[in-house]
Amino acid sequence: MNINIICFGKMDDKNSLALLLNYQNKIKFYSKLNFVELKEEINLDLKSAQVKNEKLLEEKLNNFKNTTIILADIQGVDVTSEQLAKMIETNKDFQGANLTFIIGPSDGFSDEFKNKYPHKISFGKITLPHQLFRIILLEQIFRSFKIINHEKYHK
Ligand SMILES: C[S@@+](CC[C@H](N)C(=O)[O-])C[C@H]1O[C@@H](n2cnc3c(N)ncnc32)[C@H](O)[C@@H]1O
Repeated sequence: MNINIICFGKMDDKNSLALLLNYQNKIKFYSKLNFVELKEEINLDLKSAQVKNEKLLEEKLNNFKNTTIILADIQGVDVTSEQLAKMIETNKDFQGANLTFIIGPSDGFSDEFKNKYPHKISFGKITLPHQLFRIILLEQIFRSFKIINHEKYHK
């Protein structure tokens, strides 16, 4: 299976980038991983920034066929690590299937945009910075593969 992660902005902090790359490399042992960083619009009022970011994302999504899209959304369904592992495991049984996780920009997405996507997951009701969220998501994907394969991993 392929896992796509689409997010906004470049990770410029060296230590965070090292951590991100570390998890990317670990996940590649289990799955193809395609990491896409879109240019984030920040110098506009909230509504205009959201419109631009959402348009850019939807253009990008046209290139992703045969994929289940999962939006990371604070208001989404709270998932445990085991539930996330189940989602990944269920998906990998379909030949050629892939999962696309979307992490919003710092301004988040509009409700109209979010309503287009039925699969929304939350890692709790706290607001995490989008750059930190990508590291947490990668760690949870790696943890999922450990769970799926019944491999030992620290608790
Ligand atoms: C800084 S947050 C955006 C905050 C914005 N006010 C909102 O409510 O969406 C940037 C992105 O990180 C992701 N994110 C942050 N915290 C999250 C959480 N607890 N659960 C799921 N996604 C989260 C979401 O994709 C969000 O769009």
